[in-house]
Amino acid sequence: MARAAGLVVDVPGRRIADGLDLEVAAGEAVAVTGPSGSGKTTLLNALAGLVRPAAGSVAVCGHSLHDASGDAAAALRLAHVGMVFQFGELLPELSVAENVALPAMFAGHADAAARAAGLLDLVGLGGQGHRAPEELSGGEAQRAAVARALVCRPRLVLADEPTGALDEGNARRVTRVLLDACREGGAALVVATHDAEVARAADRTLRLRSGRLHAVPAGAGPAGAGPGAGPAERP
Ligand SMILES: Nc1ncnc2c1ncn2[C@@H]1O[C@H](COP(=O)(O)OP(=O)(O)OP(=O)(O)O)[C@@H](O)[C@H]1O
Repeated sequence: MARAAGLVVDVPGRRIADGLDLEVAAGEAVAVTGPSGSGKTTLLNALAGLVRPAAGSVAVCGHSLHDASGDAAAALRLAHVGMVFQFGELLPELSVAENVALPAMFAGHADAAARAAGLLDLVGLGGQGHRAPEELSGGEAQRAAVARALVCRPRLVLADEPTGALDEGNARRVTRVLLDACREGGAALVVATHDAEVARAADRTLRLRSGRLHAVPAGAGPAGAGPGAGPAERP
């Protein structure tokens, strides 16, 4: 469903991915952990086709994202990739429902408003679409952001610290909504996180270290006490 192969990603002065491989199946949730600065956000951006790799490939449902550019890249992303950020990033000028519907409107889906209403129901915000984003709590805004990420029925959802700004109760609810909604929609989910609950809820956890992803044994927690952990990866 979503596949990165031999991915090499550089930022100035540093190699973030060094021949990295990743395959995520439809409906599967993969947590990516690693210390601050290890490159999780950069990796997600590369998987979204927002950062061009020095080598290797990224594909979603067979559509190659690593070498597309401009309008073609934007159209592929809109059709196949949904993104959730740490702070929701809803547009303040639009209502919650308009925020959720917007990507589907851009993609030309005539049923954008109906899709948004259905997804707001799914994330527990039914009947609240008329509200302004500023009226929502952090947890509600994040659930609206999950709805927005899913409105084009993407094959891949990338979530960057989606619970990083939330208290424990809201974090748990957002995690559940994100994982359930992706599973239900058959989307592959890659979630970068420091949150042990998110890692536990995911189907598997991978740790970014030395430019590769290493499996973290179940129960090891996001810090990964098992293989892949070690002094070299400390911040
Ligand atoms: N455009 C850029 N130019 C220069 N350096 C960059 C750029 N993007 C990222 N970096 C560097 O790459 C490294 C990885 O950053 P990144 O944000 O991907 O890490 P992270 O694991 O997501 O961190 P955190 O957990 O704190 O969010 C950092 O050292 C960062 O300063």
